[in-house]
Amino acid sequence: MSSLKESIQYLKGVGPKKASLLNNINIHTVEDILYYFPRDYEARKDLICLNKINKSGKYLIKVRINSNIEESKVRKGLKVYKCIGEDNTGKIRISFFNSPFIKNLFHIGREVYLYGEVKKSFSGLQITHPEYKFNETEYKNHIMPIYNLTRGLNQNDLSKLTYKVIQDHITIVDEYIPECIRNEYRICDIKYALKNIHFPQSIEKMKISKYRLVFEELLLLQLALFMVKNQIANEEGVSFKHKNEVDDFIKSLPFQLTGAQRNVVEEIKKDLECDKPMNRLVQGDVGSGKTVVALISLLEAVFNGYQGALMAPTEILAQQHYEGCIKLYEGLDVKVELLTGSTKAKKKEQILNDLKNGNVDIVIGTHSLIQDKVEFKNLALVITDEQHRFGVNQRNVFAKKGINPNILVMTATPIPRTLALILYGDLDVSIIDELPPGRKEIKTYGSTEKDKGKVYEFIKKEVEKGRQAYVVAPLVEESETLEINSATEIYENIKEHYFKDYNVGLVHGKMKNKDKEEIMNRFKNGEVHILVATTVIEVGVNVPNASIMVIENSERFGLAQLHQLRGRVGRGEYQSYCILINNGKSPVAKERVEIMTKTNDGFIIAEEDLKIRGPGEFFGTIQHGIPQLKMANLFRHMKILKLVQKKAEIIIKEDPVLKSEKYEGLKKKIINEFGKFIENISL
Ligand SMILES: Nc1ncnc2c1ncn2[C@@H]1O[C@H](COP(=O)(O)OP(=O)(O)OP(=O)(O)O)[C@@H](O)[C@H]1O
Repeated sequence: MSSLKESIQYLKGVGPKKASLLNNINIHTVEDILYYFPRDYEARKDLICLNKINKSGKYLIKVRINSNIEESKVRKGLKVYKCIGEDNTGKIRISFFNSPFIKNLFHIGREVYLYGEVKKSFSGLQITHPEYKFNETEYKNHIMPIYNLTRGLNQNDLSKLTYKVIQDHITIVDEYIPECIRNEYRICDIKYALKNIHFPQSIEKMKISKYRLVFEELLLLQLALFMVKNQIANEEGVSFKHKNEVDDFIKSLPFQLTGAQRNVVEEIKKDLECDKPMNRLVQGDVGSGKTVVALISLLEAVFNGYQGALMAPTEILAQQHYEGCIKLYEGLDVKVELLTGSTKAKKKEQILNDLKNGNVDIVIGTHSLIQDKVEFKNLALVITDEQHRFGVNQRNVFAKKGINPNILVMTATPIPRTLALILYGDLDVSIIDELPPGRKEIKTYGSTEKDKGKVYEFIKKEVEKGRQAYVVAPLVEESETLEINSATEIYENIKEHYFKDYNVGLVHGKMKNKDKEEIMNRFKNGEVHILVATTVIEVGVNVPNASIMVIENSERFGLAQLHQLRGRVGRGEYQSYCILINNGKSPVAKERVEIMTKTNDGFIIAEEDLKIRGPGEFFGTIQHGIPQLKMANLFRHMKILKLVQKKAEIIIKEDPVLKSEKYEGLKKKIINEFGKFIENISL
């Protein structure tokens, strides 16, 4: 009896060499082949007679071989095998590269179906390295799958193998979506879906199959996430008692909390009082005041006798949080330390000791906090800032340093609820949807290279009024070095030609931490008037006196990123401006500028970003720790995702661990597909 887990190596016609090629594209078992879906399809024309081919193009032909194979060596490593084929209307030259086995297959008189690019020239017809088949039934399908390949493997090989696997193994694929769900959502059964996703007899049938496979994949993922959430909810955690000292701290702040901040603080307080570990995501637009919410939460831990940790994505931000923390906690008996990659060895050792023996209450840092060496006495609250830079797994490594610690994740990247449920399905979500009072709308303008002189004049005027400006260098995704070069160029150019009488600073990712810190401090205290920066300043940097942001080559940034960058201004009482120097000609670049000039609302921008980028990477889902999806696309299939989420919620409410018989198949499949992922994200 064959099994879906059978290794492909033992399938007829595979062998170790082809198996290792297939392994390169993550195909190891029969099941993997069935679930290795085509990336596209090619609709094939009907069989054509040779004399009907009037111009070059892709054709399906049927010919008789009428010459022996002629082998010739073109150069080292390249041999060509040629022969002639004919039908009743004409002749065609056929050639293959590096395919010695052709000699055994193409004998004189044998009929063969060929599919490929036919060249028509004055010397006649020529087909090069075509697909070939000897059996007409294999060409019954005119819609042929196109798979992603790896070097050494061709479409012909893979589609042949898939065809054979479907023929031989489809009967042993068990249905795992219960009939009631299939009926409710009019979903076809799995055998039909697998057959027709690879070799559809019509576009309609392919669509029916695709719908099923998308639905299924999203359902499995959403159920997995809900199950994890339930599991966390059932774990024992540390429960805090709310302390009046925390209220006193809130009263001592230099500002009143906004209503939204108060609500979130209240939600967190409730979570912390409960004996289940908190697992909450706070989503707040740029500048909405998330940091203070983190600082309040950390105090709840400290006043209950526990330790807390706050992890930031960049050193600049960790440093800023540390400074803010020291300032706001002034007068409190709370020991805070900063631990980053560049903390000096001796200091580091001391902090590590103090964390272990409990002499430090709160540690703020970067990735260094998740290193093995860092041990805590009684870590009970972990706050990670900007979750999207970390991913679920890293968060969990960190979380494991405490006894089921409470987890708070902060993100400034607003995402629609549907996506939040998938990306953070294991978290509760709080939203800070109100900005501190007195903030003025950031006025945003699009500009071009040729008007840059005017833009710099405008900066000058603002600086003369006492404000400061950021000039962001173009993003160069492929190379940090190129990015730094262009930042340095801009820095030198504007320093020399436009702002001789002002202090211009430069900050980028490869600078020594000490230098970075120094320049940021000089910018914060107003000594540096204009700061040229790479995207290191993208997240979190808070200098309320800065009122202008110029983004060079804004077409290279995504909308969400532009919004983040723009959020570095408008953080104080002053009217702020953002100028996007757009040198891109594409309509998308123009559209982005238009959206940015129209709205300051991060939620609207996030939605627009989704629309523009469509299936593109709004966020890398891999970064989030979400397993890569084979068929579904979280953006393109938003409608199906909504349906699935409703259903998944109902299922989990009715049967939290899917123990009823009807869900047996689903559960098995979830463990099979997402077992590793579930293990990783369970705390
Ligand atoms: N309720 C409030 N009233 C007035 N100012 C506030 C309030 N809450 C926070 N602030 C101030 O607003 C500024 C932005 O706050 P914070 O840095 O916490 O924003 P954020 O949400 O972390 O933004 P980002 O995601 O851009 O980093 C800070 O200067 C902070 O002191």
